Amino acid sequence: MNPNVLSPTLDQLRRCTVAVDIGAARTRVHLRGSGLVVDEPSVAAVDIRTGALIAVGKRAETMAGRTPDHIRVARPVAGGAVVDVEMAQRMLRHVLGDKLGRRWLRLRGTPVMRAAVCMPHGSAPIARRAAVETMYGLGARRVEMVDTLIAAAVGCGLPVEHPEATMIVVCGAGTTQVAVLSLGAIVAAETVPVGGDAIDRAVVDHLRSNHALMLPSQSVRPLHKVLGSAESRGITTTEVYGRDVVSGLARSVLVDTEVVRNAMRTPLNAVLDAMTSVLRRCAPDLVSDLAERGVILAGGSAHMPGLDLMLREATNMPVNVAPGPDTVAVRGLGAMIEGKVRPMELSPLTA
Ligand SMILES: Nc1ncnc2c1ncn2[C@@H]1O[C@H](COP(=O)(O)OP(=O)(O)OP(=O)(O)O)[C@@H](O)[C@H]1O
Repeated sequence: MNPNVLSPTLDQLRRCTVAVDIGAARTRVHLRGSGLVVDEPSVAAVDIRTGALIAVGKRAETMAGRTPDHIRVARPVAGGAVVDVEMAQRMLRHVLGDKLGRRWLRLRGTPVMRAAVCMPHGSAPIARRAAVETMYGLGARRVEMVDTLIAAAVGCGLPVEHPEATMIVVCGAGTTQVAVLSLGAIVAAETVPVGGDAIDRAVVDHLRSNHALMLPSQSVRPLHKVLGSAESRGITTTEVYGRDVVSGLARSVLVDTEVVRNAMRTPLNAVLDAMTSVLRRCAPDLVSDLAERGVILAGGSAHMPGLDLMLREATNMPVNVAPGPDTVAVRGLGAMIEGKVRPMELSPLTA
């Protein structure tokens, strides 16, 4: 598959009954005629003594870090690819339950379901193979793969079929994808293995090494809020509660907000490098369109307070967060399988 083109045609996608986005953080499924039926953490908990599945999705996620030795909490997707096909199939089968209904049907033993799957831009053949295997195991007869950036642009309602350029940044949990699109195609794009998880890790690592404080995972988001909100820009210090690295006892520290913000900016440098590299590969006319129209920020990490502001300050371009940024890709893919996307007509002119 050429990573620069949407390989299946809209006709092929219209024959699909299910659109799937299996991400490192969340799995989302859109069923034709029913809409978004699954939006769950990509997590499964297994009893390693019996191999039995104990929980999937949200319930399995709450078990992480709290399980006895015989229960393993698995994340079958990492770095934009299914890394444990069998676990991904079991997880999907459970989160889907009987939602697929008659779509599971086999005709004389042959599966009839067609599935459309989002794939991160430029993903390796092995990653595509793993996605196909996962869907075959669920009973799909055919799997169409769509570049996440195209699906996300459609999901954002971007006018990709116009000759003016549009830049989209999809910041997920483990990866960030950047593209400039024009006339329905990707002009230049890049994927970097950095997402919201790396930004969270940077904050946790900063507090551990500079304040000897272990931050519980559920405290990272409230801290983002304090650091990222526009009102907090004037606040220079904030109190953070956690556990002392040495004594293990609960304690709090007063941290300099600007220093923590700088720690968050370090992983963001990779995203900024990707944005500049994509811009460098675009013609000057397209770049000047972008300076006016700005960048659309999507993916779950677009919810992070202040991320848009950080990107705006670093690029000097307007940055707008897409509505419902975390589900744009599956919504775009859903619109394609529902036949709501019109084909782009670029027919030759007659003299
Ligand atoms: N309100 C929020 N504040 C801060 N971060 C958030 C918020 N909501 C989601 N995130 C972050 O968004 C990321 C998940 O985004 P998304 O659901 O797009 O990931 P994904 O598609 O599963 O991942 P990937 O595209 O890397 O496979 C996580 O890192 C999560 O911490």
